[in-house]
Order: sequence, then structure tokens, then C-alpha cells
Amino acid sequence: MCGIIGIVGKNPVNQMLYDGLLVLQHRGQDAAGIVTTDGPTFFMHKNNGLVQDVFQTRHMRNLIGNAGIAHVRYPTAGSSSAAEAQPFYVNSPFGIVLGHNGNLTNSDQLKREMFRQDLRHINTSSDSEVLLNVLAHEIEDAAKNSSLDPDTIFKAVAGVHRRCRGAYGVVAMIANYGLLAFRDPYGIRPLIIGKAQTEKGVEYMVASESVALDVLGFQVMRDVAPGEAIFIDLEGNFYSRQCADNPFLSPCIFEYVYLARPDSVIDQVSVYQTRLHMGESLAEKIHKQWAHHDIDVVIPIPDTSRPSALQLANALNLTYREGFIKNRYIGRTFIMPGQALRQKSVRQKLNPIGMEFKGKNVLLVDDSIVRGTTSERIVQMAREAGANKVFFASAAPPVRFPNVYGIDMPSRDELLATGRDDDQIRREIGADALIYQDLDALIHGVKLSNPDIQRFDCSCFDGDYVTGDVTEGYLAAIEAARRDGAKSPRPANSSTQLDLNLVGSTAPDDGQ
Ligand SMILES: O=P(O)(O)OC[C@H]1O[C@H](OP(=O)(O)OP(=O)(O)O)[C@H](O)[C@@H]1O
Ligand SMILES: NC(=O)CC[C@H](N)C(=O)O
Ligand SMILES: [Mg+2]
Repeated sequence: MCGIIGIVGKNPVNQMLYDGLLVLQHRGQDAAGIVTTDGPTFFMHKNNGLVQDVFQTRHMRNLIGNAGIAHVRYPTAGSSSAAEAQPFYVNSPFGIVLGHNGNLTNSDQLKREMFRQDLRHINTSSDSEVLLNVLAHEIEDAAKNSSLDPDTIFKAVAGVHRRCRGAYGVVAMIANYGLLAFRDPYGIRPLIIGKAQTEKGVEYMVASESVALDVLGFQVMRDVAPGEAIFIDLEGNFYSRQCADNPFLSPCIFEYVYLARPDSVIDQVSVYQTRLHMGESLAEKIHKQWAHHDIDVVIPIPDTSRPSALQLANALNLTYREGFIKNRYIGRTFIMPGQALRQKSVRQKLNPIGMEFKGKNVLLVDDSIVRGTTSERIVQMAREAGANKVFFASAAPPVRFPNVYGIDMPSRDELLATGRDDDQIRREIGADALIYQDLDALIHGVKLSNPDIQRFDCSCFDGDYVTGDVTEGYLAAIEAARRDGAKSPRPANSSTQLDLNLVGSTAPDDGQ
């Protein structure tokens, strides 16, 4: 789940793109990139690292122009090399740059087609570079007998929908023309549009999450519909069209569980409100199945589980305490690459306050248990801090199936709940009791805010993949390619691979 932004403004957009990326940092900690456009020229800087490490003053100075796109990356395909940081660039037709959130499930096949049929070269193992080349080919095809206008661009997006499978929220800039944004026909990954009135006219912004619009002072217009494309030309004229034959909104439910910031609203559902509901329904389950519990105190595992834990405690009339203090300078553990790093970071990130545990029966609440890295370590820390009994509640159901739509959990044997029942999982994490949310209750909680959503992608919980094309063979292949240990390490000098000239990349690091 990367974070993407596109802006067509009336003033330079470099600072707004940077500020927006900071707000979306929780969606990707591996790499960051910005492309701006001024007249016919693109200016780009991207690299591995957090937003504030990737961009120095000299890069920002060179990112000129009133329109641009930006990306923070959490890799789900290819490698974590700087050459696969986004946006990607292709020079023909017209010059296009693209940022992608999601994951294509047919990128191998498309890559072969690109090479043999469309005579295009893909230089990395990133599915997003494939997606860009499919878009470029479709634009070239659509523009052959006509000029490039919104109709032609929308025709090209319809071609992308016909060829690409999987999840894609996309922002792209066509040099000298404008900003294109679109969402796959299931709307698996989020994308929202907003506008801001300035003295010089209206500015438009597209982003993965509404929180980026809020912070930059844009008013939310609406979510991009599944299959829909938005085009905003460089004068600020706004065009939109449904480009898919059978769009069917099926957003990823894990956005509400963990990925998104609580202050975002996705497909008209408040993420925060959903997390409160998750706490309430979990409390109901405890009340029904464990009426005579002996819980003394409810303790969240910061950050994401906080609203659920708080509401659970309220509903059960129990004391809520912050028993773990989070080091605010350590990022999210789950989206770090490699198990060794994730394990180390849990201990660096969370430290218990002894008095909240000593002699007490504590209920630890987390939003989800995926690999079990956090839960196993945290239960142990609670015991070491003197807890009498340690119970554990997960605000999401057991994660038993790989995600193929933009969350890097490709391998069943890395998922703690695969092939284990609740009691076996309880023993693995060393807890005295374990309570999981039911999937129906989770879905019900999200739908309370928007009953019009008829379907969610819940594949990591139920193995039902909304795109309907995920075969056992595909799962086995990504498992082999992407399990921990199989991923190719980051090359030492990866940024020397082919790419658009990067602004400031050859200047000595002056620390600005
Ligand atoms: O079972 P696991 O594989 O450990 O994954 C689940 C944990 O990872 C996430 O926390 P993370 O530290 O990434 O982010 P947070 O601070 O937003 O909770 C999530 O909130 C769980 O705590
Ligand atoms: N998490 C994502 O959205 C990843 C986007 C793309 N598949 C990549 O690996 O770069
Ligand atoms: Mg967490």
C-alpha cells in the first residue's frame, strides 16, 4: 500500500507534494519520489528512504512547476532497489510519469506482451513499470488517428482496464497535457479528489487518503469511483469518465483495519469510526463468550489498535491504560522489509510501564496478528513486566491467506494463523487467552458508515480474491518469489540503473 498524490495547481507544487508525502508516510517507508512539470519538461527526484531523508533543499529547489505527482513506496513486487522507487518515466508517447498503489496479478504476462507484441522494454522487475508501459502503449494506440484530448486519454484507460488485472490506484502526468488519475474496476485501493480555491483559480489534488487533502487545505470533492478516470489539464479544466465495463466497488477491508490513518475517510467510511466499531463488537463477543472474565485492565499495542482498545474497554466497563510507550522515531514495523528487522524494531519501538502490568490480568489489544512478530514479543514483555495473566485480543479476524493487491504478505507459511486453530495460535504467542474478531462483525462495522458498499476485498481473511483470477499457481509463484529470504537484496548502487535524469542526484551531499 503505497501512497500517491497528484496536484494541478496555480503556484509551484513542490512543497505541497512534499508535505502531502509526509502525511502519507505511513503507507510506505521504503522509498519516496516527486516529479513536477514545467512546460514540456519533467523534474524528478526519488530515492530509497523516508520522505525527509530523500529530499534536501537542493532537490526541492529544482522541482519546479505548477503540477506534479508524488509517491511513497512499500514494495510488493520486484525489489526494493532505488531504481524501482516511483514515479516511473517513459519518454514515448508524449512523455509520461506514473505512480502506482497496488499490485498487478498479471504483470509477468503483460511484460511478455510488452516485449513481443508492443515492442517495449521494461528495465526493472517492478509491476508499476509494466503498468506505465501498458498505459503508454494504450495512449499511443488511442492517439494514432486523433490528437491527444480527454476522449483519447479515457479510451486509453479503458484499454488499461482490459489488459491489467489486480489492484491499481494511479496518478500519472502526461508532459504538456495534464494529470491523469484512475482506480481499478474494483476500487481495491483508495483514491480521492479534492479542490482548493485560490486567488488565481481552482487547484485540484488527488491522493490515496483524505487526510492528505485535509492537511494541505483542499476540500474533498469525492472518491474516484472504481474504474473511473479523472483528467485535469494544465489550465485546470476537470474531466472524468467511467472507463470500465463492469465496475464493482470492493475496497480492501485491511485499509480500515491497519493501513490507513484513522483520520482518513475512505469510500465515505471513517477509518476511526470503523476502528471504534471493531472494539465494540469485540467487547460484545467477550461479553457473550466469556462473561465471567477476570480482566483487570485493557492495554492497547500502539499505534493502530488504540481506538479499538479504548472502545472495547468502555463497552466492558474496564480500565484502559497506556501500558506500552512507543518510540515515536521508529516507523511501522509491519511494513519493514525482512523478519530480522521487524523483530528488532518491535523491541526498539515499544517499552512497557511496569506499574500497569505488575500483578494484573491484562488484556492486550492489537488491530491484527499477521506474522505474530508483535504479539509474541509483546506478550513476553508483559510477563517480564510482572503481569499475572496475559490475554490477547485481535480487532481483526485471523489473517490466513496471502494478499496479492498491494500488501506485502505473500507467503502462507509466514502467516501465524495459516494452518493453526485459535488455541494453537494462542500457544504460539504465549497468551493465557486469545479472542479474535469475527469477519461478519468486521464487515458489519465498516458497512455501518456506508451501507452502499456491497462487497469488500477480505481475501487475507477468507481467501476469496475479488478479481476472481488468482489461481493456486499464481499464489505458489509469488510465495516462492517474495517470501522473506527470497527477495533480492537492495543493490549497493542501485540508483545508477536506467532512469530519467534525477534532479540534484549528482551534486555532492551538502546536507541541506
Ligand atoms: O503480527 P505482525 O506481523 O507483527 O503484524 C501486526 C502488527 O503490525 C502492525 O503494527 P506496526 O508496528 O506496523 O504499526 P502501528 O504502529 O501503526 O501499529 C499492526 O498494527 C500490528 O501491531
Ligand atoms: N504497496 C504498493 O502499492 C506497491 C506498488 C508496487 N507494486 C511496488 O511494488 O512498487
Ligand atoms: Mg501495530
